[in-house]
Amino acid sequence: MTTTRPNVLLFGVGSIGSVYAAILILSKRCSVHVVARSNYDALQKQGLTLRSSKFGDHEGLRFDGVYRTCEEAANSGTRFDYVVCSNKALLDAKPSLSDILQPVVTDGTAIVLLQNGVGVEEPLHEAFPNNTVLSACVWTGAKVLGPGEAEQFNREGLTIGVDHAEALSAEQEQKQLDVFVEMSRAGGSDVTVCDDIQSERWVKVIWNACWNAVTTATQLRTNRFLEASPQAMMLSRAIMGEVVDVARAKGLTVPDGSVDKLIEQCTSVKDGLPSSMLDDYVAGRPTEVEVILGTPLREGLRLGVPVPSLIAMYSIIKALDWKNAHPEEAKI
Ligand SMILES: NC(=O)C1=CN([C@@H]2O[C@H](COP(=O)(O)OP(=O)(O)OC[C@H]3O[C@@H](n4cnc5c(N)ncnc54)[C@H](OP(=O)(O)O)[C@@H]3O)[C@@H](O)[C@H]2O)C=CC1
Ligand SMILES: CC(C)(CO)C(=O)C(=O)O
Repeated sequence: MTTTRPNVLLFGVGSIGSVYAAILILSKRCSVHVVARSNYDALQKQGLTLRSSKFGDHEGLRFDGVYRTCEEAANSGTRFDYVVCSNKALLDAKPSLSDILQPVVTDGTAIVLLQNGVGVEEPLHEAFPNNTVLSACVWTGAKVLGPGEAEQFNREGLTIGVDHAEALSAEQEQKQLDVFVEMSRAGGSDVTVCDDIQSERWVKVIWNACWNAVTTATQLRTNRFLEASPQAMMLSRAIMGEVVDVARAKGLTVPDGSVDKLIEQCTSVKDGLPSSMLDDYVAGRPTEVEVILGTPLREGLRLGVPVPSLIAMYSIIKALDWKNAHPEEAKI
């Protein structure tokens, strides 16, 4: 740690980045810097506005630094104790997240992942073998209302743990985790520290692999998809079951009854749910298909676990991504 007041840099100030930037500013325990793209001007001029049932409404929250790129952040001369990834997890994006973060990850920087999906940590460990990686599951709902303005709704919870780096001592990683947890709690986040964050992430991805994929493939909310045929529930259970099998084959812990619980959590929502993957597809943005379906599928194939439903859903979502990226060639 370079100072008693850590420097935190958030990469990406969309829905989740806005919520956690606000939490960290409200904590008053750290200096908060951001790398922003489409909302750079708004954040620079007016600061951040968060509307939240849990944290209240805050207008004009100010940052210690707003930058257009990681190079610009590094050139400010600030050394960052934490670099928080609050962008979408796009494993096949070029340049890669690791390449983009190179200028701001220096000796002692801890990288914090606030992203959905699995397999996000490996490329970062490869690129930054001597840096701590803290991995988190974010349990909240958030959306962007306009440039520099976001809304947080439903509950807010952060389940976070160390994704151990071979070259580092567990003690060093734990210290960096403790400070991040303390700052987040001081800002009002409901933090749960977890010794087995990979199991947590895989349990969360059971949900996303199923509901995000079927809503995007059909462009329907979950209730409409499930009403359309009795086979829809069979497919949903098959997708979830395959993710559970792959996670267990990896030696991870998935509690018995997880699939039933996740089905019930979805079907109990009267009007059903859309998904972030569907939103991304409709907006013409690349989806998080690789971390939500690609990693479970590849791990299944590697471990000899049958994953026919994951292959089907992955290939459909990849085709939809391709369609968005090649509108001319996609015409029928
Ligand atoms: N939203 C939610 O309710 C939840 C989201 N999550 C997960 O959180 C993660 C973040 O999602 P979410 O906040 O919804 O995504 P958003 O699309 O709302 O925000 C992502 C932000 O990252 C910015 N960004 C991407 N690339 C760059 C770049 N090169 N330079 C600067 N900024 C960049 C985007 O900028 P620009 O505006 O220019 O595109 C955007 O502001 C995802 O993994 C998601 O699955 C998890 C739980 C709930
Ligand atoms: C917001 C929620 C829970 C809805 O499916 C989700 O995880 C997603 O869309 O990615």
